[in-house]
Amino acid sequence: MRTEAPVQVIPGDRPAFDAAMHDLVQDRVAGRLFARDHTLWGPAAESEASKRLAWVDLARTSRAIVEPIAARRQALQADGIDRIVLCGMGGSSLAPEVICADAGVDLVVLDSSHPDAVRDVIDTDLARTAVVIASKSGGTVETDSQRRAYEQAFIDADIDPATRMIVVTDPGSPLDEFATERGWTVFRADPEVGGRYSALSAFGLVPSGLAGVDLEVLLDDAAALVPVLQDDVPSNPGLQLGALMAVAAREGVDKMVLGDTRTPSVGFAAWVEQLVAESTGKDGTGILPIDVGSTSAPNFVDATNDSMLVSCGPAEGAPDASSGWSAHVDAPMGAQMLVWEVATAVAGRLLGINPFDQPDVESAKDAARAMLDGDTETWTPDFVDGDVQVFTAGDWLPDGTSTVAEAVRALLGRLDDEHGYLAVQAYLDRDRDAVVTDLRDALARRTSRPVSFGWAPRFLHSTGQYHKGGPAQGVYLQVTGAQTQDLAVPDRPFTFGEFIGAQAAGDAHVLGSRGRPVLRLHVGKPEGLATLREDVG
Ligand SMILES: O=P(O)(O)OC[C@H]1O[C@H](O)[C@H](O)[C@@H](O)[C@@H]1O
Repeated sequence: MRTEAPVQVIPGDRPAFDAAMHDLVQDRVAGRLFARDHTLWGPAAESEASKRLAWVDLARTSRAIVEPIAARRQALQADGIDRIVLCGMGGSSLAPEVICADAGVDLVVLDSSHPDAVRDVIDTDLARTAVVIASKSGGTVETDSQRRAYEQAFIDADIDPATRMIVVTDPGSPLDEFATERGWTVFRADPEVGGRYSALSAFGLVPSGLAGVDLEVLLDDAAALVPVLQDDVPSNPGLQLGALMAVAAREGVDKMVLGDTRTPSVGFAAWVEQLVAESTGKDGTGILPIDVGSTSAPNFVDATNDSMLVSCGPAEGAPDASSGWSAHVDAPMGAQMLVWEVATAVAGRLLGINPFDQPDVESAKDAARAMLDGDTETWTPDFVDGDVQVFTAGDWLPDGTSTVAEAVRALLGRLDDEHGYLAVQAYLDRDRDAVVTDLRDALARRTSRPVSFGWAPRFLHSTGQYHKGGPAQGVYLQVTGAQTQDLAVPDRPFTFGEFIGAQAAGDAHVLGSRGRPVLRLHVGKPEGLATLREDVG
């Protein structure tokens, strides 16, 4: 499939695709997007869009922060500080994680509220660590809790937090005020860039640059593609990818299976997942991106009829797709991110939705807060099987179910054969409990349906929007527990363990109240995850 173009598309319905492309070119959508025309998504989205379009110029405007970031990196290195940890959720951490992985640069990302995961990162090499606290709103509870734990750890180790804590946030946010008062370094981001479109803003650049990525190259690669992306012609790769996604979704091909041709994968699909799922998964419509790892994984090699296949990375290893809906995307990282952002904004226009809000993310946060405040009924297990407590949300578990295997079979029995998907949601420690990722492939084989896998709470800021706001086609398998020791959140009335428990219960509560079946398997000890694999897969 190799060509010099960054995107190659194969539409399953050529006439419908051509008609959409014709309309996009005729309506001058590309030129208007780069001129920041906030009317492109209809009257209901105008107000939001009017303050969300500065990302189209970041390849140029972000140059101003390259030098200050380099200066800060030099100062840290002079003090022997060479380990960079990034605390942030969703749009505030996914981009730097993939930028650094792609560049082969070490960056430790902490986007968890699991007590063991938080403790492990904080307890490692504190003496040579600097911490980036990234939050656009400055109010995300996970990030605030991580900030508190890290600040306390520095104080306990007689290290002045002001020498180690670096903040990225919007000007005037509560985090900006807090950090400025304490004399911490603060990088203020452009408030007219939304979280998931912020890869080339301070949110993407500060952690990546401090860790050692060459930011000029990243921005140069993106800038080189701008003239192509703003051109109103049928060969525009951003218009093509956007039209492909939206027309496929309109025809019921609304899962986008993403395979990486790089070995090892650099995690690019996790970034795409957030961008596409939060931007399009709302009002009962949308595109569900499913990160399957490689192009030889189940769901990619044996795609369902409602799946579009997208391979990312070098063409070697990309499958030869000659039928169905598919695409191959290959460009340097900065350019590839910009192509996807343009494509997502274009798909939003074609689907008739606002690609800049995430209305259903908040519902899960509210429910988690209510759990922590004790305002919601406690979630009691339906039954216990050995070391596993089994909970359900939604009224779907057959009477008399008494084993994990039976409950899983009943959940999978709810899967629609034509459009259903299963989301595995792991509220676990991403490093220690990596074995649980095997469940995705095993369940994809077992069900022959699209299966997504998400680490919590990361996915709550990503595909979580689609799960609650997209079409009601999903069934949900939560895996929780497996903690060795809880950890206090300094000066807060809850622990990390209580917080992540409330997040699982809160999200399940919202899903269940919308008639979407949830099965929660609460595993007593980390060792229990291995046996779970036998019952589930
Ligand atoms: O950067 P923050 O304000 O902390 O937000 C972090 C993330 O959380 C929110 O819940 C949104 O769903 C995401 O789009 C956002 O990227």
